[in-house]
Formats: sequence, structure tokens, C-alpha cells
Amino acid sequence: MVRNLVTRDSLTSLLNRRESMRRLKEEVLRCQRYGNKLCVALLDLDRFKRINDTYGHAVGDRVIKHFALLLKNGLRDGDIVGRVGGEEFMVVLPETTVAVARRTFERLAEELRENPFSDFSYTFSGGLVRCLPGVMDDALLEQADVALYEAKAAGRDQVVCVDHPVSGH
Ligand SMILES: Nc1nc2c(ncn2[C@@H]2O[C@H](COP(=O)(O)OP(=O)(O)OP(=O)(O)O)[C@@H](O)[C@H]2O)c(=O)[nH]1
Repeated sequence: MVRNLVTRDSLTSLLNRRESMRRLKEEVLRCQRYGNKLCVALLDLDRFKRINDTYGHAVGDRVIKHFALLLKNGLRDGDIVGRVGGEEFMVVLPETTVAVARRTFERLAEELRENPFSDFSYTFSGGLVRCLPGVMDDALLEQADVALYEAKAAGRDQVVCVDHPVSGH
């Protein structure tokens, strides 16, 4: 219980930023040592400021919880899901190829279209990268962030993937 308070985000009970980063580092080290497959995505709710401004902060909070539940229910047990910013989430997918990760996020977007928030619909954008031995977690996150920015710039409601290997060499 006490540990949960330290590692979990109080609004969503997903991993908090600090714990998410710790777990990412762990997985990246595993990837470096053993060459395990690993994908990492940063997801960000689209036009969230507008949702807050239109419906109020309390409704904004409910949207964040709604999205957290979608991630919890829609991902595998071994996946690592954290809330790393106000409306930004990180998903770490161990033992997962880019193709499978890409399909996973397409499926989540589809589920969100089919089961929107009760009062209105919203979307998310994402940046997806894969790790190869030699990569550092900071570099991986930077790449994911650039891909996320591209997804926003390209019109949102999509996940942009860095398909080339992200390598520290
Ligand atoms: N309700 C609520 N709002 C939050 C929380 N954390 C951050 N926000 C709000 O989220 C909004 C994020 O806005 P921006 O960073 O401008 O991004 P955006 O409006 O989602 O636009 P794009 O990301 O470009 O699609 C800000 O208005 C923050 O105040 C939270 O815990 N609850």
C-alpha cells in the first residue's frame, strides 16, 4: 500500500512518471544485454486544453481516467503503462515487434472510437520507437517524443513510428 503511494499516480493508479522511467531503464538494460525485442511509445491526448476549457477540469480528469482504463484493459499483463505528464502516457512493450506494437495502438484507437467517453469523443496521438542493443533510455524517449510531435503535426489521431533501428552506435 505504502509502496503503491510511491509508485502509482493518484488519479489513474497507473505507474507515476518516476516509476515509469525506472521500469523503462530496466527494460532497456535487458534489451542491451540480451537483445530482447522492446518497443516504447509516448501517447498524448489530443487538444486536451480545449476539453478542459469547454467542459471544465473535473471532466478533463475523468477523460484522463477513461483513457487510463482503456490502456489498462487493452494491453498485456507484462506491458508497462505509466502516466508521465498531465495528459501524456508511456507504454513499454517488452518482447514486442514494431509491427505488433503498431497494430496494438491501432486496435486501441479503434476501441476508443467504438467506446468513446460518455459525453463526447476524444482521440490520442503517439510516437513509437523500438530499441536495439546499444540504445540508452533517454535517446529512446527523445526519438519517441519527436515521433509524437510528428503525429501531432500530421493532424493528430495517429501513431507515428520510427521504423529504423534506434542505436547508440
Ligand atoms: N483536467 C486535467 N487537465 C490537465 C491535467 N494535467 C494537465 N492538464 C491540462 O492539459 C492541457 C494540455 O494542453 P496542451 O499541452 O496545450 O496540449 P493539447 O491541448 O492537448 O494539444 P495537443 O497536445 O497539441 O493536441 C493543459 O491545459 C493542462 O492544464 C490534469 O491532471 N487534469
